[in-house]
Amino acid sequence: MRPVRIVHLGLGGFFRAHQAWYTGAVSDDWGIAAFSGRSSALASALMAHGCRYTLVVRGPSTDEPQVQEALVAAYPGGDAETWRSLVASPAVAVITVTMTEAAYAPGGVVADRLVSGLAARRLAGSGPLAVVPCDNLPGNGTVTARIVHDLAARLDPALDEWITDNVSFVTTMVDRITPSSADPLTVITEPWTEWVLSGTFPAGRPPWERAGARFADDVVPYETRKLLLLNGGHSLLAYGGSALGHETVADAVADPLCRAWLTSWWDEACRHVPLPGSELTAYRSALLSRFANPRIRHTLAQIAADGSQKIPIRILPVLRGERAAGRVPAGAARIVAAWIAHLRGAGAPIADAGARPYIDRADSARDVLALLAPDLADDTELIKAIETAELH
Ligand SMILES: NC(=O)c1ccc[n+]([C@@H]2O[C@H](COP(=O)([O-])OP(=O)(O)OC[C@H]3O[C@@H](n4cnc5c(N)ncnc54)[C@H](O)[C@@H]3O)[C@@H](O)[C@H]2O)c1
Ligand SMILES: O=P(O)(O)OC[C@@H](O)[C@@H](O)[C@H](O)[C@H](O)CO
Repeated sequence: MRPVRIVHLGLGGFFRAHQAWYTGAVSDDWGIAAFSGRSSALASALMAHGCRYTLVVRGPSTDEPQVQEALVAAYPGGDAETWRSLVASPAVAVITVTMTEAAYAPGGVVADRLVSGLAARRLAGSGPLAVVPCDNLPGNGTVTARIVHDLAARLDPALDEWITDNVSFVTTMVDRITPSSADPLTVITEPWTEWVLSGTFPAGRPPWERAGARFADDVVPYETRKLLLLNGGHSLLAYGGSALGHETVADAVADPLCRAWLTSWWDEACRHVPLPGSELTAYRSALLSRFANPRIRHTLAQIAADGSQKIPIRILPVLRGERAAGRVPAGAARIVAAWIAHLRGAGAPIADAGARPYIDRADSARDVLALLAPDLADDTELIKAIETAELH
């Protein structure tokens, strides 16, 4: 069996389609032990099958099933003792994380788990390692470093210093559309996959580049392209498309009205992505095909979750950039308007622990904007664009 050299937090479908796939594709020497969030059922089901599962790579007309072998152990997230002992193991060189954007809030579960594991590693004298967050957050390495240092400094300044000297926080852009699956032993994903990483690995890493991962000095252009065009486009469809009665991303992009909304959003968003126009044109065209894949059932309800965490990341940079340039961005304003309609009850159900203060203000676009982006609260032109955005 592969030795455990990577521990992972967040045993969702995406980790099994992405980081575990890259690892399994490039080496037999790197095994992964992964921890679920709260549920123990997924970890038990995987352990009962030797952690083997099938990744179904689903193209527009064919499926390619691939049995995955990089995962060697799965534990419930509540198993804190095993978590600490694995992070403390000298064989472990990398911690990866996919726990959703919301889990990186200060005082949230990501900081808590990482600090408890790193404290155990320090006590064991097991030396340096890399932490590699793989969630859709801009500057995810920097954000993770900040929340970990904040918590460690409060608990134990000596631990904080040890983390400074021993832990590398790697920033990543991750991409592979992976809908959630009810079957613990099957993960369905698309053929497209991308992983761009920036940072150091003081205790080594698998040669992920052999499977196409790229190591770059600066992840920002790739991350901006992906968060605005793909994830921003997803959020547009999740709120605007679900209110029109569509259930999946493929249903929504088959609707000419939703496609026109996407075009308008992408035209605005592209002005804020620091990459050549030709690259963005190619990316948009690939994205449209990926969204249209009729055999990937990616529900708009799944994407609509946690809007209060996602809208600031995916939409606000374009709203701000366009207003600073003196333009009124109709595409971006429509996404905010569609989200407000969702908060009022339209389309996909609300699944968002941070939604309450927005729901309380949802009668007024001005009040929602004041909470979302206080710097734009008095922008009457923008407020009017949100209030008058056409949503059907
Ligand atoms: N699914 C995709 O297409 C995709 C693509 C790129 C990036 N991502 C990133 O990966 C993340 C996970 O995606 P997924 O599809 O695997 O989702 P998922 O819901 O299948 O898995 C998320 C995992 O994190 C755990 N978790 C979430 N919030 C938690 C909390 N507050 N406390 C404890 N555990 C918690 C869950 O229990 C689960 O194990 C996304 O939020 C996103 O940031 C996903
Ligand atoms: O996974 P989330 O919740 O951050 O967002 C939902 C989708 O937009 C997202 O999962 C995309 O499918 C993914 O980022 C594609 O790589």
